[in-house]
Amino acid sequence: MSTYDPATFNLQRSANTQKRFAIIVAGGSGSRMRSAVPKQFLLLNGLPVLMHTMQAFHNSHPKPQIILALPQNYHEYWIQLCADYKFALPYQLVSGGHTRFHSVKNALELIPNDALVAIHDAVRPLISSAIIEDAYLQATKHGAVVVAVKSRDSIRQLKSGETKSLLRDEIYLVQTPQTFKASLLKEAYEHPYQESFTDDASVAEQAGYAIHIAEGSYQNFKITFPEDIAIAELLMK
Ligand SMILES: Nc1ccn([C@@H]2O[C@H](COP(=O)(O)OP(=O)(O)OP(=O)(O)O)[C@@H](O)[C@H]2O)c(=O)n1
Ligand SMILES: C[C@](O)(CO)[C@H](O)COP(=O)(O)O
Repeated sequence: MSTYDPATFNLQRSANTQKRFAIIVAGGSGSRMRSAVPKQFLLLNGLPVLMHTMQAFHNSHPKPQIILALPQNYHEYWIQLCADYKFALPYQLVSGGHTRFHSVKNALELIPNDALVAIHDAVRPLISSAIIEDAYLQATKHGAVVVAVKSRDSIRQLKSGETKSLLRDEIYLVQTPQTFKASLLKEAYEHPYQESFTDDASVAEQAGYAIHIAEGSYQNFKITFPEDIAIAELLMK
């Protein structure tokens, strides 16, 4: 039996009425995949990886407005791919940037301050609606949220030639979506680019914001290396 909790109800109502955006970052070249076209276009069970990812966000409730960041020189290729696969869900297209940071920054220009925004790697196609929806909900409450999983292995740090075991319960492996109040993220992205930025949370953290962790999933892995396509296909069965 579920009980009525007014605080949760109000939070959920506020999260559901706030305008939602999803930035799908697909501006990379996929150098580690070493494929003929960037990995976001490779076929996964007969459909390009990027289409699976966009469909996952389109299927979540309430549907976010999708902004896709894609290298300028692949816009025509992508539009042809959409025609070939009869892929017709609504989205806005922007140019990818030199780094992931610059791709996100381009897309943020289309987002109003009073929205919620999720940033998601195009190459994490196994994301579930439940995780997407929970991330938006948590962002309403905490402002800056990353989904992450705990390490399944023991953790050891190598520093100055010596190794030391770390408490694995204190270590999280960060995934996407990374979801924010848009005003917070847009402000963070006004700060200058640093090479140490690997994700949106590191940009927000550098700007002084606390980052909340929400439960991710081991299936929500990033397609990075050649063997990852076969693994993703197995997990989708
Ligand atoms: N200039 C860039 C670089 C990366 N990304 C996106 O950020 C996500 C995570 O990056 P990663 O897996 O590193 O993708 P690539 O940069 O494409 O791969 P690699 O590092 O192997 O070249 C991907 O969806 C990628 O398309 C982006 O939007 N713009
Ligand atoms: C954003 C990210 O996917 C979170 O795990 C990750 O930081 C991207 O890193 P990469 O160096 O681009 O693979």
